[in-house]
Amino acid sequence: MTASFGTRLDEVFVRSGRLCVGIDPHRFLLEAWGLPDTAAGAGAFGLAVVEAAAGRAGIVKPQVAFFERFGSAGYIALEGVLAAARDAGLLVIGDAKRGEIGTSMEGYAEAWLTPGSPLEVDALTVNPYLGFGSLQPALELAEQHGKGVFVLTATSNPEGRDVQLAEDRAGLTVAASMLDEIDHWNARHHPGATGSIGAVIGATLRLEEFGLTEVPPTTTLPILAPGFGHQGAAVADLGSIYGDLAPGVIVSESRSILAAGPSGIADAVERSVAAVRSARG
Ligand SMILES: O=C(O)c1cc(=O)[nH]c(=O)n1[C@@H]1O[C@H](COP(=O)(O)O)[C@@H](O)[C@H]1O
Repeated sequence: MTASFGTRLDEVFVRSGRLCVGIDPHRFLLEAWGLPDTAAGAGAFGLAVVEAAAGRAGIVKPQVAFFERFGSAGYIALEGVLAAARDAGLLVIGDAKRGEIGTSMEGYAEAWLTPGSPLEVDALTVNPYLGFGSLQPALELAEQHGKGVFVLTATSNPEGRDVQLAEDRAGLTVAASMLDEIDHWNARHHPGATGSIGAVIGATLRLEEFGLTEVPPTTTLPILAPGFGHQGAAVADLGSIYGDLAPGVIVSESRSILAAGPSGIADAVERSVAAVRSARG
């Protein structure tokens, strides 16, 4: 039987810690790394980040947008990076933030979460703002194949508040109702264990403001936590930012590590892994 994503995540936390290195080949970074602003440049960048992360960190998160810029050539480069990362034993979170309805959602889920697919990842970020129920095909496929799904819940960008702080009929914020739905799903599918469906909650925000402390989870939820480093949140504050959710937190950092350049990235990964480890005590 395939191990669930939650079980695999638990193992990664023990083996390699909870840092996730973002693979975001921004134009300015390609230039700083002496690489061309092309699909080949993005691919070389991604492979170099994978090499630096392998054996030092446990998780990487390629940002699909920076590969999609180059159309089909970018996707070929991305496929190479995904395969290299998975071959290196890294857990791969595809950051594509997909959101669709019905069979179209099913199509995206098949693309990213089916074993053997060219774009296969271990987990995918998804956008629930077509309704949490619209994600069902992705959640089901993930459970079937031991994959994970990270649902945008409270995002690190200030504009997110317009949608995520709105209150539903029960008086819960939209963000809190997403967290509640995720917890219910996990409680049904993995009672007493770490769930396979996680929430994206930015480290730059206060959980209370988003009403997230009003729906205490009954399971250990994987939390993808961007916003550390470049966006301003400090890893040392992990415990105070996430409170009861801290045990499931994956600390995601892109620019703050990638800015170290090709000669400094391995050391930068090691420093970040150590900082996360000491923050967790
Ligand atoms: O899903 C994400 O990873 C994500 C969610 C969010 O709320 N905020 C956020 O910054 N991200 C992503 O996390 C990465 C952040 O990069 P840095 O700010 O350079 O660490 C980018 O790839 C963003 O798209």
